[in-house]
Amino acid sequence: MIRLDRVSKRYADGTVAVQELSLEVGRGELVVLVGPSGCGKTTTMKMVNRLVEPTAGSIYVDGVDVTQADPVALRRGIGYVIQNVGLFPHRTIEDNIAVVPELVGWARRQRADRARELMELVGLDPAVHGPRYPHELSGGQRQRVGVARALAVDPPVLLMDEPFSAVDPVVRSQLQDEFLRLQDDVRKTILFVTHDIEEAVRLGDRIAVFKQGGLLEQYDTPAAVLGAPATDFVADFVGADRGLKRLSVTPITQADLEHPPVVRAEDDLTDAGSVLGSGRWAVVLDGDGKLAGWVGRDMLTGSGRVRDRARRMEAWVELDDTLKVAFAEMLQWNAGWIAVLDDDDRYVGVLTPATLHTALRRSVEAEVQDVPRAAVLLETVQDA
Ligand SMILES: Nc1ncnc2c1ncn2[C@@H]1O[C@H](COP(=O)(O)OP(=O)(O)OP(=O)(O)O)[C@@H](O)[C@H]1O
Repeated sequence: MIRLDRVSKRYADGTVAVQELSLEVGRGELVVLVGPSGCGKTTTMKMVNRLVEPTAGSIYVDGVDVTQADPVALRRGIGYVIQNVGLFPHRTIEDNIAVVPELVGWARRQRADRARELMELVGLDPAVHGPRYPHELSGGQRQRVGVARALAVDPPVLLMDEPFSAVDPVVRSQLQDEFLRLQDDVRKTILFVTHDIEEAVRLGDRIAVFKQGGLLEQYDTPAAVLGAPATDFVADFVGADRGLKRLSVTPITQADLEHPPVVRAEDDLTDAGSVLGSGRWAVVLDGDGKLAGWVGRDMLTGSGRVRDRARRMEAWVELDDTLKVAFAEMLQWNAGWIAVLDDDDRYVGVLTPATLHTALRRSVEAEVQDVPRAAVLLETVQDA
C-alpha cells in the first residue's frame, strides 16, 4: 500500500536526513518508525504526503507515484495526525473534525452526522464535546479529536507523528489502548512515528528501527526485534530489558501449558481425593468443561461433593493473551499458577512462573533459529 524505493533526503544545508531507504507497508498494516531524535523519522513520513520532497528515489501510495500526484488531492486521501494536533482554536470540536469534509464539499447535514459518528468512535460525547472549543478539552481529548479529524473522509492511509507524546503516561496508555481497538475496526494502513520503543512494541504490526542519518537498521515484528536484534545499535536501543519487554508481545499458546489434576464440581469428595493422588490441589470444572474454581487436598475431607468445597477463581487468562498479562495476574493475586481458557471459555490448562519462563525462552530461541516455537528444545535443570 505504501512503498518507498531507495528514497533519500538531503536538506538544503547539506543535512542528510534519510539515506537510500526502502520500505513497504502492507494494506491494513500498522508500521511504527522508531529511533532516537533526529534519525529522520518525521522526514520519512512527510515525504509520503509531500510535505517534504525526496532528493532521490520513489514513493508509491496504492501504486501511484506520489511525486506525480497533485499534492492537495494526495493529502486529502491521507489522514495526518501530529503531536499538538493543530486544531483551529476558534472553531468548535464538531467543526474542527468536519474541516476536510467541508473542503471537499459535503453538505452541512452530512458533515455534522459524520463528526458525531467519529466523536463516538474515538470516545467523545458529541452532545458534550461537539459544541466546545479546543481549549475547553483536556490534552487527551484533543488528541482524540486529532484522530477523529484525520479519519473524517475515511482515507485508506494515516500518517501519525508522535500523536500521543504530549500527554501524561496514564492518558497515553489509555489512548494507545483505544487506538488499537479503533484500528481493529477501521484497519487503515498506518505509518506511525515515535521515539519510544515501548510504544512501538505495543502498537506496531512491524517496527522499523532507524539510526542517525536515516539508516534503517531493522524492519520486523516487535517480537523479532526484541528477540533477535539485527545489530548492536538495535540491541542498545531496545534496551537491556528487552527480554522483559518481550513478555508483552508473546502470546500464550497451548504448548506452553501445564496440566494439573482436574476434578468435576459434581464429583464425590472421596473420588476427587483419589484423582488428586499425591497432588496438593486440583482444578475444578463444571459439566461443560468450564472453570468452576480450585480445590486443595486438605479440603476434601468428610462427605459431599467437590462443589461444596471448591474455591472460586479470582482470575484467569485466555489463549492469545500475552505472557505479560498472565504474569501480571499471578502477581496481582499472589498466585502460583493461573488458569488458561480458550475462545469458548473452556479450561485448557494452567501457566506457572516456570512454564511462563520456558515459554519466553522458547519464543526467543524460535526467533533466533527461525523455527516454530513448539520445535525448540531447551535444556533444563533436570537434564543436568
Ligand atoms: N527543514 C530542515 N532543514 C534542514 N535540516 C532539517 C530540516 N528538517 C529536519 N532536518 C534535519 O534532518 C534530520 C532528521 O530530522 P527529522 O525531523 O526527520 O528527525 P526525527 O527522527 O523525526 O527526530 P525527532 O524524533 O527529534 O522528531 C535532523 O538532523 C534534522 O535536524
